[in-house]
Amino acid sequence: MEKICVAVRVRPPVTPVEDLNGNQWKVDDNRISLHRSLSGTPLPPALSYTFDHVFDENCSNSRVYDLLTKDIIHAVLQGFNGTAFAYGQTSSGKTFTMNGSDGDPGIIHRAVKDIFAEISASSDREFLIRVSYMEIYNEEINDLFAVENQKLQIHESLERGIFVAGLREEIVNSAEQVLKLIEMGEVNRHFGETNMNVRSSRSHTIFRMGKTQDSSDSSYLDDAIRVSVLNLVDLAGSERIAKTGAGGVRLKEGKHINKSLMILGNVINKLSDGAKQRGHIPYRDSKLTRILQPALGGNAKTSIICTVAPEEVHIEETKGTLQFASRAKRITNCVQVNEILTDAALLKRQKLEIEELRMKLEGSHAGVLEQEILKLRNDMLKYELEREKLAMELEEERKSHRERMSAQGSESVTQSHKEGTIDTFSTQHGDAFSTPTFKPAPHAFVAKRSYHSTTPEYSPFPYESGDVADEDTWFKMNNGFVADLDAICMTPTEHVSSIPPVDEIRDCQIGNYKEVQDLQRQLQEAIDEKNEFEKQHTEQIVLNNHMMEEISKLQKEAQEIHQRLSESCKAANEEISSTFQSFVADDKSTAGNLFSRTSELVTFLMSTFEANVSMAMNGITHKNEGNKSTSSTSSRKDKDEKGTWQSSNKYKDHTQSSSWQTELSDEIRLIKENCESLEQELDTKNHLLEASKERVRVLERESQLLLEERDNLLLTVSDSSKRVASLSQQNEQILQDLACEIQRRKRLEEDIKQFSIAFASRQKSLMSFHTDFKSKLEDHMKFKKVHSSLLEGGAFSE
Ligand SMILES: Nc1ncnc2c1ncn2[C@@H]1O[C@H](COP(=O)(O)OP(=O)(O)OP(=O)(O)O)[C@@H](O)[C@H]1O
Repeated sequence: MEKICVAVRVRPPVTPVEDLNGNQWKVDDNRISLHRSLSGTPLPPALSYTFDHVFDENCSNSRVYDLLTKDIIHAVLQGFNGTAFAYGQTSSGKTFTMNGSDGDPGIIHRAVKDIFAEISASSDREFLIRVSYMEIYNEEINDLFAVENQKLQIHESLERGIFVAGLREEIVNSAEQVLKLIEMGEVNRHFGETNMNVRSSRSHTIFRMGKTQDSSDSSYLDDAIRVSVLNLVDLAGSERIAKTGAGGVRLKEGKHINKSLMILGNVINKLSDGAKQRGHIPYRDSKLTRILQPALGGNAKTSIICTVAPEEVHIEETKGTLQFASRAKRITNCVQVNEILTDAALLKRQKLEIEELRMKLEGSHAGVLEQEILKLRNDMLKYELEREKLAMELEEERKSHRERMSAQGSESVTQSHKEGTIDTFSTQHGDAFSTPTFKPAPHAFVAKRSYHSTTPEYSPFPYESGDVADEDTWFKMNNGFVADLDAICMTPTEHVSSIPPVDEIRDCQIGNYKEVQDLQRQLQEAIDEKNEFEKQHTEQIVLNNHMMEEISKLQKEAQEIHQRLSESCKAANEEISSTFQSFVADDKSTAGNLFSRTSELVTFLMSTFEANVSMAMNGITHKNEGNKSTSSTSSRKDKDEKGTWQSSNKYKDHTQSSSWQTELSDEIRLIKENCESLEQELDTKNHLLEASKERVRVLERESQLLLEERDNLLLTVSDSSKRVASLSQQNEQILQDLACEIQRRKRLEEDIKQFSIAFASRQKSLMSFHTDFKSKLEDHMKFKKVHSSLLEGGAFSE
C-alpha cells in the first residue's frame, strides 16, 4: 500500500499591485497557511495545511518535476503504473505546470525526455513505447492525435484493464518524436477565452505513455514481460460562472467541467474515508474518474499537484483546492509491478507454487507420519539386526554342537540309546536341530508364513488414502513388511480384523496424541477456512443488497428526473405558448391598438379639425348671411350701428377662432403625449418580447441539458444493472467454489480419519509383531537354556 503524493503550487500574482498587497498565503517549507485576514475579518482557525511538498510562486517547473514526478517516471520504467495530474481552479497554473513555457518546460516535456534518456542508458533491456493523447470535452472523449476519432468509448478487459477503444497509439522511439506529436495534439485541444484566463483549457487532457519491457534483464525471475502505463493529466479548472463571465458555449463547457470535477471530488472523498467506511466508489459517474480509476485507489503510483491563485479574490476557491488536496493525501494505492508471463514462465511458476503447496501440505501432517514411518523402519531394521545376530549365534552353537557330536561319535550315541535319555527330546522337538536356516520350521510357522506371503488378510494401508501421502511409499512399506515376514518367518498368530475396534483406536490415538492434535488443528483450520468463505459470502450478499438499493434509488431518481423533465417541459411549453399568446394579444392591444388608436385619433383630429373649420366657416358664412339679411331688412338703420355690429361680430369670430386654436393645440399636444406614451409602451413591449425570447432559448437549453442528464442517468442505471448482474454471477461462482471447497474438506477429513484408523492398526500390528518376536526370542532363549543344560547334562552323563 502506498499513499498518493500530494503537492500544492502557488502561482505568482497576476499583477505587481497584487504582488504588493494581494498574496494571502504564506508558504513555509511543506506548509501553507492563510496569513492575512480577509478584508479585515478575523482569521479563521486552523487554516494551515501540510502536504508532501508546497511550492511557492518562485518555484520553477524543473524543481516541481524533480521533487514530485521524477520518482514516478523511474518507477514506470521498473514496471509500475504511474499517474501525475494537476488540479486547481481556472488560471491557477495547471497547464503551466504540465506544459510549461519555452524557458521552463513542464512535467510532460521533462518526463518524456527522462524516459528516453533512461531507456538509452540501459542497454540490457528492450522497450516498446506507445503514446496517445486524448481530451475529455463536454463529457466526450476525443483523440488529439486523430481529429476524426471523436466520442470514443471506455472499455474494460482482463488483459488491458480500463482503456479507450479506438484511440490512436503511436509507437515512438525518441523524445523528439513524442514532443512533435504532442505539439500536433495541442492544436486540436479545446482552449477558450474567459474573463479569468485568455487561454483557458476547456477540456481535461490525458497524455498516456505505454511501456512494454522485455525480460533480458538479469533481475527478472523468469520470462516475464513488464508492462506499465504513465498518465500525465492536465485537468480543466473549476470555475465560477460569475467570475469567468461564461455564457453560451463557454457556459456549457463550464458546467461539464464543474460536474466532472465534482465527481472527482466525490471519488476522492470516498477514497479518503478509509477502506471500511468507503463503500461504493462512484468511478463510473464520469469519464474522467473512470479513466483515472487505476490512479485513484488502484494499481498506480500517483502524484497530484494542486495549483492555487494567491489573490484575495480567489481565497474561497483556494481553500476548496486545499481541502481537496488534504483529502487526496489520505488515499492509499495498491502498487505492484505488472508482468505478463509467457507459457513457459507460467508453467515454471505454477510448478514452483505446486511444490510449495505440496511442501506445506506435507509439512502439516504427512511430515509427521513420514517421521513415524521412518522410526518404525529403523525399529524394524534394529529387530532384524538383532535377529540376524541371534541366528548367527544359534548357527555357531549348532555348529559347535555338531562338531562336538561328531567328535563324540557313535559311542556316545550308543551310550544314549542304552540309557534312553535322548528319545524323549527327539520326540518333543522333531528335527529342529537339523535345520539351521529355519527351512524345516515347525508346521505351525510354515502354515502362517504361507498365509501371509500370499494374500494378507488385511492391508493396514487404505487404498483410498492415495491423496494423503505418496502411494509409492505405502507400496514400498507394504512390500517391506511382507518380505521381512518371509525372511524371519514370523507372522501374527491371531486373526486381525481389517478395522480394529473403537476402543483400540482410542488407545492408539491416545498413544499418538500429538498426531491427533495435529489432525485436530488441521480440521480447525479447515473449519476456519470454511467460516471465512461463509463470511465472504455474507459480505457479498450485503454488497449485493447495497447495489440493489442503489439501483432502485437510481431508478427512482431517474423516474423523478423524468417527471421533473416532463413537468418543466410542460411548464416551458405553457410559458412559451402563453408568451406567444400574450404577444399576439399584446400585438392586438398595443401595436394594433396603437395604430388603430393613432389612426382613430388622427381621423378624429382630422374630423374635429374639419368640423371646427367647417363650423367656423359655417359660422362666419352664417353671420355674414345674417348680417346681409339684417342689413337688407334694416337697411335703414344707421351705418354706425351696422359698423358696430360688424365690428362686434368680427370680435366674436376672432375670440371663437382663438379658442378653437387653443383647443386644437391642446388636443394636438394631448395626441402627441398619447403618441409618445404609446411609443414608450411599444418599446417596453418590444423589450419584453426580446426577454421572453431569451427566456425561451434558456428554457430550451435547460430542457436539452435535462434530457442529456436523463440519458446519462439511464446509462448509469443500465451500467449499475450490468454490474449487479456480474456481481451476482461472481456471487454464484463464489458459492460454487465454497461448495467445492466444503466437499474437498469433507473428503480430506474422511481421508484423515481413514488414515488414522489405518495408522492405528498398523501400529497395533507392529506391536503384536514386536510381542511375537519377543516371545519367540524368549522361547529361543528358553530353548537355548534347555539346550545348554542338556549339553551340560550330556557332559555330566559323559
Ligand atoms: N508558476 C507560474 N509562473 C509563471 N506564470 C504562471 C505560473 N502559473 C501560471 N502562470 C501563468 O498564469 C496564467 C494562467 O495559467 P494556466 O493557463 O496554466 O492556468 P490553468 O490553471 O491551466 O487555467 P485553466 O484551467 O483555465 O486552463 C498563464 O498565463 C500562465 O503563464
